[in-house]
Amino acid sequence: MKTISFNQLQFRIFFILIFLFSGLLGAYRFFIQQPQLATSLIAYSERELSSLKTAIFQLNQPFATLNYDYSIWTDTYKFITQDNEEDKQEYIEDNYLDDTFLSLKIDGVFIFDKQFNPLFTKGLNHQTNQPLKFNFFDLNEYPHNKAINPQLKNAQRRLIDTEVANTFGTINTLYGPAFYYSTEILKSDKTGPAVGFLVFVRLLNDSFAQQLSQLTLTTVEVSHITTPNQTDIPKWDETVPLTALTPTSERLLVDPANNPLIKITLNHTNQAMPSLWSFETLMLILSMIMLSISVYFILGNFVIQPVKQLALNIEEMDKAKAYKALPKDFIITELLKLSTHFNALMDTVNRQNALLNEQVFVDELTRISNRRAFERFLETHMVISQRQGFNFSIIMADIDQFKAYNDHFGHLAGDEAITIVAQTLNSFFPRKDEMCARYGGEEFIILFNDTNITHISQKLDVIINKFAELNIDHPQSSVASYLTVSFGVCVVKSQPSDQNQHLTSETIIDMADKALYQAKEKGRNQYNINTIPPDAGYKKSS
Ligand SMILES: Nc1nc2c(ncn2[C@@H]2O[C@H](COP(=O)(O)OP(=O)(O)OP(=O)(O)O)[C@@H](O)[C@H]2O)c(=O)[nH]1
Repeated sequence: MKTISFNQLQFRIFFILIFLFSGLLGAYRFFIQQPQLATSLIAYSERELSSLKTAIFQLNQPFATLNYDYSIWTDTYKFITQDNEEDKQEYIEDNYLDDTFLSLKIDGVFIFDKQFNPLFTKGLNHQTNQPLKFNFFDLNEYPHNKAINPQLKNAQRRLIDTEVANTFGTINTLYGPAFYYSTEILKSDKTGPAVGFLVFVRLLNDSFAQQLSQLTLTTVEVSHITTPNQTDIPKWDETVPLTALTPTSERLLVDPANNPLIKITLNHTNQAMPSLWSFETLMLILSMIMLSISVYFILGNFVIQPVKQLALNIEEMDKAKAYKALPKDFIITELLKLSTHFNALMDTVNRQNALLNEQVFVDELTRISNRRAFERFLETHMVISQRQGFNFSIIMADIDQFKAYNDHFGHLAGDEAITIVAQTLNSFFPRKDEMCARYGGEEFIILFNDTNITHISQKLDVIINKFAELNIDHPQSSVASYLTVSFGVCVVKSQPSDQNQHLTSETIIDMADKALYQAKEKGRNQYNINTIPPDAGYKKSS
């Protein structure tokens, strides 16, 4: 399986996280948040349209109330029903002075009898105080305006009182569009039939749009429609549900014949859906990136870096084939466990290795090195010697007439004697560059790091004397009354030429063996020395 490094893994996880997070965020915004937002923004826009309707009612409320009050009033009733011209004149003078127009904020008052005959008409621009001559009630010219008569069958009854016929709307005049309010004229107690109707007119002035804007808390624009066309724009009091978010909505004010007079354009507060990838979204993704980087560094510092260091330490150990305890300064419990248990495991392996080495290279009976250990040691020594020049001796040692000893004392006693001889010989060669090993049976082999014949002779004399001192009883020996040992030595001396370069360990051991044989021949309990090259040595018997 293809492996990847921690760095690669970190980068991949980092980018996968960013990709996933951005995708999830986008999906959440697109499928959940945006539809919810659209619904609430559309509802908000609908509320703004509803507030436009309320605003138009609200603007005309005082105007409507006054019209009603003046219509359901005995004085107005009497104005129509009585014949006294003086009283009529008094009624007009008392109630429809110029100041009345100003205080009522109206621009026209019209009293009609039941047949739509004007009994009193007066127009005055309440803002400019200019007299106005309205003619909208000339039904010959404007027959559709008959609808301002509240008593007509189709008159709308609204706003004030359902018992009293009245109608409200917009009408086109010589001075532009105006609101009108029209109520039938009754006695104050509302008894008896209506005798006519009273119409108040208020011109739509320039502040109309501003007033609507203030009341709806939006921006409202108003435009006069001079050439009325067929249009799909709903009327101001119609409720048409919005299907999508729109920047503006339009509503119409129409005349009594439903011809458009004024177009009201309401600019909605929420003009369009916020973008899918808004500033907040980008900030969220940026925060996610910052979070990922922080996690990346925290994990990197406390987990990944220590794991990498552990991997490196173990790799170095493997390359050097040498065990070194792993560090233990980890914050993460599992890493501390890993290093502690690895160290413990390696200690166990080392102990088992040492045990195995001992079993492989130590003689079981005598507890000194065995022949395998010696051969390995000699091979290494030979390599060094071939490089630096030969300067060592091989000594073969053999217990004299040991068969007779065994025969006399038994095999177990023989084992004990071999062990004593082995330990004694071994004690004379303690240096690291020397070795004494059991070569087989009752035979031993020694690598001695000295080629000085005198030194060798002195050493072997001391050893032979040591066995005399030990005085291991050997009644069957023809050499002495105690156990004796014979030695054959091969001294390998360094040569100026490369004469020794092809020398093998077998040759050297063979030379030592021959020297031993000669020592045996000569009567045992003595040593014999051969040299390589042959003329470099001499023979000596003790
Ligand atoms: N007890 C005991 N005896 C051993 C061991 N290994 C070899 N021997 C005995 O050592 C004796 C060696 O005898 P030989 O090779 O005939 O030589 P020798 O009797 O020592 O006579 P020379 O070497 O000529 O002095 C044999 O009897 C072997 O059985 C051992 O591990 N334990």
